[in-house]
Amino acid sequence: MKIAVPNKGALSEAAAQMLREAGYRQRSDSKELVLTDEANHVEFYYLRPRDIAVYVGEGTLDVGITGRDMLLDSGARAREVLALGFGGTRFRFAGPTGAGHTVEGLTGQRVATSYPGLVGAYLERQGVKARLIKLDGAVESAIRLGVADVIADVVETGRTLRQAGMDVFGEPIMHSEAILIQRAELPEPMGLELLVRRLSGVLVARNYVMMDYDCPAELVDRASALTPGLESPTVSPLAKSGWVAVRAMVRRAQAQQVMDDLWELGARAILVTDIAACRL
Ligand SMILES: Nc1ncnc2c1ncn2[C@@H]1O[C@H](COP(=O)(O)OP(=O)(O)OP(=O)(O)O)[C@@H](O)[C@H]1O
Ligand SMILES: O=P(O)(O)OC[C@H]1O[C@H](OP(=O)(O)OP(=O)(O)O)[C@H](O)[C@@H]1O
Ligand SMILES: [Mg+2]
Repeated sequence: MKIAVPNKGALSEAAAQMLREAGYRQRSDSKELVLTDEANHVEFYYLRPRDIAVYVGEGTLDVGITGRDMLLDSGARAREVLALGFGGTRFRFAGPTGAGHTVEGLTGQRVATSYPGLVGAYLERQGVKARLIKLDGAVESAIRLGVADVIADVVETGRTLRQAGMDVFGEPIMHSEAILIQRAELPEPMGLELLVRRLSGVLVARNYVMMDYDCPAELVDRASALTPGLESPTVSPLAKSGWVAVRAMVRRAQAQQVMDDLWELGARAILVTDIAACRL
């Protein structure tokens, strides 16, 4: 299987890290263009994230990692297989602070963007006829330099917009994150199922922790309701009579609250450990 991976930019390091955690070899030199992982029978091709949808859409490469916004912008015949949980951004309109722009009011205005496919399709759905000014990057400067009235761009923290004296307006055009893509109509390439299972394992290991605790046997139903696990918690007897040990997976983001609630209920020896890897 041939897998395309962003070679630089916002998604590159996190994509390589996720593949490493999934057990694949990754390049150590950022100038390497191709890397063969013989043990796993895959080849990694390091490409610009914007081009990855094109290669996968044309069927030259089997699967790839890119941004959802870039896939939509490209119009390539590729589809999303799995959301990868990193590289999260919103795609937004923005204009000078206080200028009072609205999306409906964009007819006849100039909109600078590096994502004309994405923005054009959105404006058409809204019935707004604006003029798109296609730029390669640094679109925040387009208004000050007089080539556009508003911009439409990727927003992560919002720092770039604030520094440029701009505010977002309208609803987000889309929510993006890094995704795994494959060609739209082709049958699943050999090995894709394994790749998806491995990447899903990384996502679970990142998003869940293992929680262990002891609790009086008569409270086990109420405690289990707080920690239902994915299917059901493991309950084992303890040497101390009348007590049981419970083990369940818990969402990492909720772990502190769940521990507080278990403690209030009467559970003790509540331990949280990381999950290094898993197949569910
Ligand atoms: N802080 C961020 N800034 C820009 N894009 C981000 C950020 N975080 C995640 N992304 C995502 O990364 C992708 C853009 O990647 P990248 O910035 O590497 O491409 P590019 O803008 O074409 O390249 P470059 O910035 O090197 O010219 C998009 O899918 C975007 O949603
Ligand atoms: O909301 P923020 O956290 O500030 O991040 C968003 C900014 O980062 C990206 O620029 P990038 O560094 O990719 O440069 P580019 O505009 O040349 O693509 C994007 O185009 C925004 O300008
Ligand atoms: Mg960029």
